[in-house]
Amino acid sequence: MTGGGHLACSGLRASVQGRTVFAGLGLELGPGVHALRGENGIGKSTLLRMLAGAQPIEAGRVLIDGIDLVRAPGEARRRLAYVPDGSPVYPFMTGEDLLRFVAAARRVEVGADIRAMLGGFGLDRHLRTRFDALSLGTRRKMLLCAGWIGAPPVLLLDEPSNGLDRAARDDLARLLREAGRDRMVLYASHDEAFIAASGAATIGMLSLFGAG
Ligand SMILES: Nc1ncnc2c1ncn2[C@@H]1O[C@H](COP(=O)(O)OP(=O)(O)OP(=O)(O)O)[C@@H](O)[C@H]1O
Repeated sequence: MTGGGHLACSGLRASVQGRTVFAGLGLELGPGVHALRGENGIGKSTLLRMLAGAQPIEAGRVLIDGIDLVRAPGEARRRLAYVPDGSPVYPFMTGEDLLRFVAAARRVEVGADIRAMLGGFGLDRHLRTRFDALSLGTRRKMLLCAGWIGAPPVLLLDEPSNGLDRAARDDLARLLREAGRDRMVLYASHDEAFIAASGAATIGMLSLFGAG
């Protein structure tokens, strides 16, 4: 997929068990790598889930390349990938199942670029193992590869370097830098060395409150 790489949201509100996590949150980003920072519990994961359409929007709107995530969820979500933080989303699937599933949803093949990414992460020998039998770092690598399928213009990642070995972290930092040339990458992280290596501009979560 080419073109695009724009994300905008305004007036976003999130609450958990009646307590407001954030309200009036606004953000507008174009192509490039952006790292979302802020203390534990401030709402980074919540925001990423909302921007990805993985959590209902209580108030406000999200536009993915100008497409409203609530009004046209299918079209908007085809333009984005979301890599969550570590959870075994598909325990019954193998890595190969997951890749085929995501490729079908994006109406593309699992291409040579993804096969190269799998090889770089050393995942070839894990492709036929069920997700719940994989180590956390291996699951993370598999989800990252799935996120790259079809080169969606908007990439959202939650703590992507967590649990990765040194070589994989370096590899991922390079992949993010490359993606940021023509796509919008936003990820949450506490890993300062990784943020620097990925060439990300940092965004303080607090600065977004009441910003739109
Ligand atoms: N399942 C849940 N039950 C109760 N409260 C929750 C739940 N999930 C999140 N919260 C609350 O929502 C708020 C935002 O959490 P979130 O995980 O988005 O923060 P975060 O900035 O990503 O934190 P971290 O840096 O620790 O990953 C927190 O105050 C947390 O206590």
